[in-house]
Amino acid sequence: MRHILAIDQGTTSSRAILFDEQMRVTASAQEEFPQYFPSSGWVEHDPSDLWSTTAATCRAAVEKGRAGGAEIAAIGITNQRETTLVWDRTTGQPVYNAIVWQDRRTAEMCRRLRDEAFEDTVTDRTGLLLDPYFSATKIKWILDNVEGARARAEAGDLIFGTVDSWLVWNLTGGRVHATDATNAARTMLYDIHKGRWSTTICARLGIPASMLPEVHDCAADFGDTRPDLFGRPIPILGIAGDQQAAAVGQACFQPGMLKSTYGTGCFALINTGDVAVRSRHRLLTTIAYQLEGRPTYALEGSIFIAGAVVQWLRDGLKVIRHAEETQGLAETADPDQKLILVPAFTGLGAPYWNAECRGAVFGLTRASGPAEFARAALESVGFQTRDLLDAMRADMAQGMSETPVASLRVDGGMSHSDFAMQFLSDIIGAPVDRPKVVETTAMGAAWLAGARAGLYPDQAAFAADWALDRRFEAAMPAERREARHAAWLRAVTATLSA
Ligand SMILES: Nc1ncnc2c1ncn2[C@@H]1O[C@H](COP(=O)(O)OP(=O)(O)O)[C@@H](O)[C@H]1O
Ligand SMILES: O=P(O)(O)OC[C@H](O)CO
Repeated sequence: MRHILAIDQGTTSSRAILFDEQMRVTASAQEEFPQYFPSSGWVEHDPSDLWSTTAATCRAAVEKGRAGGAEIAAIGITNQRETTLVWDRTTGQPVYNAIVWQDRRTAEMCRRLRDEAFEDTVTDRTGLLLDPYFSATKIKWILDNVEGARARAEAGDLIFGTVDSWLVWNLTGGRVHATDATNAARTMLYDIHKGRWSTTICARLGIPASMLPEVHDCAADFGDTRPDLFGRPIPILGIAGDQQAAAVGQACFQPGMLKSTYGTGCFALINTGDVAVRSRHRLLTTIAYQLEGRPTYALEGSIFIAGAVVQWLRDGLKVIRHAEETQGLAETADPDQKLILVPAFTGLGAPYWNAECRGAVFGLTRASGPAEFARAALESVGFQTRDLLDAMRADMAQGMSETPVASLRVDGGMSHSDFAMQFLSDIIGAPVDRPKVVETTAMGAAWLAGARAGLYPDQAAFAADWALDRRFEAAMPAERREARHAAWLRAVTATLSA
């Protein structure tokens, strides 16, 4: 039986998942790897960990699959985005650790570039904000700070890649230096309108064009794996950044379709079709996917703390031992208490983009306990999503004629929480749809590769197969919804000014 191997290289772990011809998961493997925090606000990964955990989990999944008669027809890759690697074109040796998307070391560099009125140029071309989150200033930091790196880069000896490129390079034995349009769109170097690297931004940051990978569609030929890795060469036929892969896995193929992934953080994407809507509310414009040379655009809102607030209840406050316990606690919380938790543990992401503010709790009484904290934690994720959707609705109204579809597709670990999903529906005032398969990220990567391999159905048939597990309907009266949201906004304002 022909299978597709999906690689999901995430921020804290690498996973390999096998999908059969019916797109059912038949085998999987997962490995965590160390996080390095060399200085305050710095986050690094060892490039060899990213590769070795990917190779090991792929081998494990392939072996499990082969025991059941699976033959791997193709590989699809999805990955943590923006994380930046620079390595030697000849030896394959990285010159520095991978600088992770969460890393803030280039905040000052970004501030100077903003002071020089460079942000408009960046937003015009890339759809992004001038923020350390994206790859460009991380590459510049490496060239400026690693001894000899700039000279080697200018001589054409060093190359850059996001994690997908690093994996393709290693999978193909150093033969292919490529990426896909969704990953390119997160570098802050890629002109998402013209579909090519921006010479203006590269020149301003001193990044030689020779460092940059070739950019392909999401379903394309990215080369064959080294024969020794899996016993025979396997074609790599799909790549997408993880949040974009989730949008694909959720079959958000029509303008106005919207998904939100609740893992450690939360990333919401709304399909805007062939219109690259420029946000007036500090959302990002990005490429949702690119097929047959045609980009489909999206607006994206990124929240840094979603499931992480539940981890904090467990590891910081130690009021729960397992994430699922938040459900029972929240259900027993005192309805008269109005605890609001603003989980700005590392500042606030979209639409506020404030890196300096820190978290706050409002409405404490002597009776506030674990149940009220659990409820406030789960609700904080709904409130933050509401802010994103309000920004999206306003941008969509200005930028395009189609009205957004009035439901939100959810996935990721925290979407298992019925309480959080019901509150989400209540506070956004729209239905929340949880699919049967919440492995949407890997599924998206598998579909891209499998469709290209001729194994999986086309876009329309794949979309028709999307199956609902549960729909959460908004039950909160509108007046109460708006009062609660207004209280949240007051709490955010106080947090931002504290
Ligand atoms: N039943 C649950 N209730 C609330 N939060 C949950 C539940 N299950 C998982 N989570 C949260 O979801 C997150 C894990 O989701 P996952 O999609 O695996 O994240 P990531 O890919 O970012 O590691 C954790 O932060 C965890 O606290
Ligand atoms: O690795 P994840 O799932 O936390 O996703 C990270 C995002 O791609 C960052 O933009």
